Amino acid sequence: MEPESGPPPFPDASGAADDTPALRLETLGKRFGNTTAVDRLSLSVPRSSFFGLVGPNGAGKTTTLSMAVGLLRPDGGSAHILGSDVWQDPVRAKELVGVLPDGMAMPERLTGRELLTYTGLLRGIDPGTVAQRTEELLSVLELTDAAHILVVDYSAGMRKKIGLATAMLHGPKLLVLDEPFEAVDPVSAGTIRRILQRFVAAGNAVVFSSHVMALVEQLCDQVAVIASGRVIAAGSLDEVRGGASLEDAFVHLVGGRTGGGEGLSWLAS
Ligand SMILES: Nc1ncnc2c1ncn2[C@@H]1O[C@H](COP(=O)(O)OP(=O)(O)OP(=O)(O)O)[C@@H](O)[C@H]1O
Repeated sequence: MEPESGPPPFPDASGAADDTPALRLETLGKRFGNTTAVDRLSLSVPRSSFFGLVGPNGAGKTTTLSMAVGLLRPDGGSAHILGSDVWQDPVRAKELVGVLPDGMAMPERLTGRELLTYTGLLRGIDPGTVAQRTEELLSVLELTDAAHILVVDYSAGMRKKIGLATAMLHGPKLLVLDEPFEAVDPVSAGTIRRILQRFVAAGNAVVFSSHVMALVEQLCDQVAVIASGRVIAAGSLDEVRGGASLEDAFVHLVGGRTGGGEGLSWLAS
């Protein structure tokens, strides 16, 4: 089945009347022992936006996204999804968001089809709708042939795709995806890109983290650069890259190091 064909699996969010951001983080903070992973971080993700979160290794992206969706309790600050407080009103907030965590733990002794069915029924969706959405997502994500295989036997890319399907099954209005394209082959990445673009075109928002600047540049209209747990630049793609490529802007913003030319002499001998 062509990804573009058939009815859109996502609800139309056009009924949303106000300009409440899809995601609003205010002074979020998290420490692990002596490490400040996230340092009073504030961020606003508009509706109908494709928002890229970039930053060096250890910058705090995963920690931020985990707190944003209620998977990790912050030491301070708040997170709101379309106005619902993630910690005060978790049931409503979690209805509105679909999450693909990094290295996510899934019930692995289920087949792909069973995992989607189980996720849908746990979400309280009626069985007929679950069955229909399950087959549609499996088809669109090119997982139908693997639907009967246990998730524990999936490749890394297949796990990303089935994780994405579980994130979308209940028809959220915001998708928060940690490294959704990592380990995904180019054909599947193209499919995922088109699905996400349709999702945003329908008035929804996507936030994703990535190290692939070209991908962020291609997909996102909004970008935030974080380093050492803080936002060091945020805004429209053009504002953040300021006439340069996003990669050059990123290296400039995070203080690019020129290491690699010296040391390791034993390796080059
Ligand atoms: N559970 C944890 N226990 C202790 N330290 C942690 C934990 N999770 C994250 N950290 C630390 O918090 C900081 C931020 O980590 P985080 O995983 O959020 O960064 P990241 O930007 O997602 O990195 P990467 O791009 O490498 O995935 C790092 O210094 C990391 O070592």
